[in-house]
Amino acid sequence: MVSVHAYEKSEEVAHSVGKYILEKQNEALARGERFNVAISGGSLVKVLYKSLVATPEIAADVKWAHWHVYFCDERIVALEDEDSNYGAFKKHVLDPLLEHQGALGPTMYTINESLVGLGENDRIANEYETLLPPQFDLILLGCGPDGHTCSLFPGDAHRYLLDEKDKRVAWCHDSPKPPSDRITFTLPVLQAARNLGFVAEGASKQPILKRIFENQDLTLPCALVNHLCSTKVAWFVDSSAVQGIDVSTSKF
Ligand SMILES: O=C1O[C@H](COP(=O)(O)O)[C@@H](O)[C@H](O)[C@H]1O
Repeated sequence: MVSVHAYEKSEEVAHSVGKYILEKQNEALARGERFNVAISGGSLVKVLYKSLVATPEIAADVKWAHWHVYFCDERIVALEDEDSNYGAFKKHVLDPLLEHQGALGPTMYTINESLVGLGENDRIANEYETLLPPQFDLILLGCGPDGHTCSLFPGDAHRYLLDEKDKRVAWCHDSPKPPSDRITFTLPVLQAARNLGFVAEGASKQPILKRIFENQDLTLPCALVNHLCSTKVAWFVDSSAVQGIDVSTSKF
């Protein structure tokens, strides 16, 4: 069953997410040298700052030098662009980490920036795929207000992404949320991962969480991930995101 961890305050969500990440880090490092983790962009990045950098008791146990960090999805823009998921992670996590703590940072895996703008979007996706480990220890996911996760969007126009069985990373074109061109993990990568953690906060997420958990609307990529990967999925939410939703009745 999917587990749901709900908290009153955003700080409690960040703390719980941090503890969960540490648990998965420690399990991975008990198996070997690397912690292979993939992260999303959007609101998740600030949660990662709060939990992994700004919470001293968690920050002390993060073994960054063993982390290999990938992006579940990335916008096909320059890495310095304000829309870049790498750029957001650098600004909110890597720079504060290095500046204030002088810690040795993680190994980062970004898109090949030299191909951006050259009409080589399939190649960007294919090259990124070659960087991926066979299995992720942890994938940290967001949930858009339309039920998208990674850059897997609901609706017929983007069905080709959910139907993809061979490619592990695909080019998402005509994204309904700008920027238009992105790359995204496909479902086989999520299904192969050891653990999947969603973070969703705020009242703006409540209507979609209702459709995901109460209606189990499998046209929504987030609900589909719950359905396909249930036992290894954990959700971290605040009370306003699940107001009036009985997540304990979830059949996932
Ligand atoms: O466009 C994106 O949106 C989703 C959800 O973002 P949020 O700000 O609503 O949490 C995010 O998970 C994804 O990585 C990003 O590219």
